[in-house]
Parts: sequence; structure tokens; C-alpha cells
Amino acid sequence: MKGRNKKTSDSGKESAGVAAAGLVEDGMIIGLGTGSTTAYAISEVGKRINEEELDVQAVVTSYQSEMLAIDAGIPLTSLSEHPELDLDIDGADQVDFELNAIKGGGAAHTKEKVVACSSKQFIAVIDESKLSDKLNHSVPVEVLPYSRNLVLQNMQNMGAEPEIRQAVHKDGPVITDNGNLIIDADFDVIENPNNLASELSAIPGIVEHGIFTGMIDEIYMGKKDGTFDKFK
Ligand SMILES: O=C(CO)[C@H](O)[C@H](O)COP(=O)(O)O
Repeated sequence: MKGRNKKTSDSGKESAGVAAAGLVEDGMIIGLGTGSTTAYAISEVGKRINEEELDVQAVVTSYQSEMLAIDAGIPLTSLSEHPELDLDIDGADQVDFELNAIKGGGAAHTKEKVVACSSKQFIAVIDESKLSDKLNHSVPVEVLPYSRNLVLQNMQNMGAEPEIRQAVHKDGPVITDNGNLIIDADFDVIENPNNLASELSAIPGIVEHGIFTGMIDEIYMGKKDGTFDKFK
């Protein structure tokens, strides 16, 4: 596996992902997020389905999680068939102590937000580096390509420094799984995530932004020593 598909050797990510996979129960319909931490959860869920003969189906949030789930032997379903999920496990780029989060480092936050909001329980899996007193990570925003200049201008007027995300192993911009662009907007310290979320949602052409407020039920935070803390 390459790039963000690769499970890094980060023991914090692994312990969080594996621990969260322990929440999966027989008969559940689950959501699977995207990213290197969630990859550990997906692999563990697959292992448990196989070893414990669990009847579990999953809704994925990206091509990455689809490919990982298929590799792990997790039966897939869709939100059309199962509009309400029992449990969603997903990573985050930054989380504050009020469980607000910034997501979208893997450009998958639009589907991730839909799946999180479709789930009775949303567990965020992170390592210690993701926890912050206040959110100050740049905010990934998925935009219709047609609207990019309007969105960039609006963000500059809001005092942000926005940039269209560039691909690494392709010339030009990142194209999301939904065929759109990503703008990463640096708003410095975000004093009021709810207000910023509302302001961004009001800009025409924004498909979805990566600010998640009032959605996370519990954080599983893996530590370097291989243990984890959970808090809500
Ligand atoms: O929001 C995401 C993808 O859109 C990821 O969950 C987030 O970027 C964290 O990724 P990782 O676990 O690899 O650090």
C-alpha cells in the first residue's frame, strides 16, 4: 500500500483503531471512515468477522475504505439499503476537548460527514498528536470546480489563506472521489467552530467543509506506548 492507504508503524494510531474495532457487535451495520488510523480499525474488524463469524456489514466513505474493507473480507452495503447505521469509526486531523474536529486530510470528509450523521454512535480514532486545546488546523473544503474562484474570494474576505490542494502523484489539483476540488483554508486559531461552520456552509459552491461539531460521541486516543485513552 502507498501514501494514505499505507498503515504507518504509528502505535498510537494502531491501538486506537484496534480498540475501536472492539465495539463492533454481531448484527451491526457500521460506517468505515478513511485514513491511516481507520485502516487499523478496518483490518481488525475484518479479522473479528472472520474469527468470530460475526454478521456485520459496512458502509464505506471512500475508494480507500472500500478497497481496504474488501481486502479485509468485510461485506459491504449502502446508505440506500441501510440509512441508519449502528456505529461509525473514523479518524480526524485535529480534535479539541469539546469534541469538535477538523477532518478531510484524505479529501473524504463529505461522505464521512454523511456517514457520521447517519450513525447512532460516532467514534473518532486519533493519536495524541491530534488533540489540541483549540482548533487551528487548516480546514479542508470540498468545492465544485466551477465555483473555485468565488469560494477562494469569499474565504480571503473571511481572513483565511486558502489554497487549492495539489496532487502528489498526478499533475494538477487533487480530484475527490466525488469529482470535485479541495481548498485547504488556514483560518489560524478557530475560536468558534460552530460559527465558522455556518459561515462556510453559506458560501455557494461549497459541497462540504471539514469542520465537525456536535457529531463525535467518543474519542479513542492511542498513545505511543500502545495503550489508549477514551473520553467523551
Ligand atoms: O478525515 C480524514 C480523511 O478525509 C481522515 O480521517 C483524517 O485525515 C485522519 O487521517 P489519519 O488517520 O491518516 O491521520
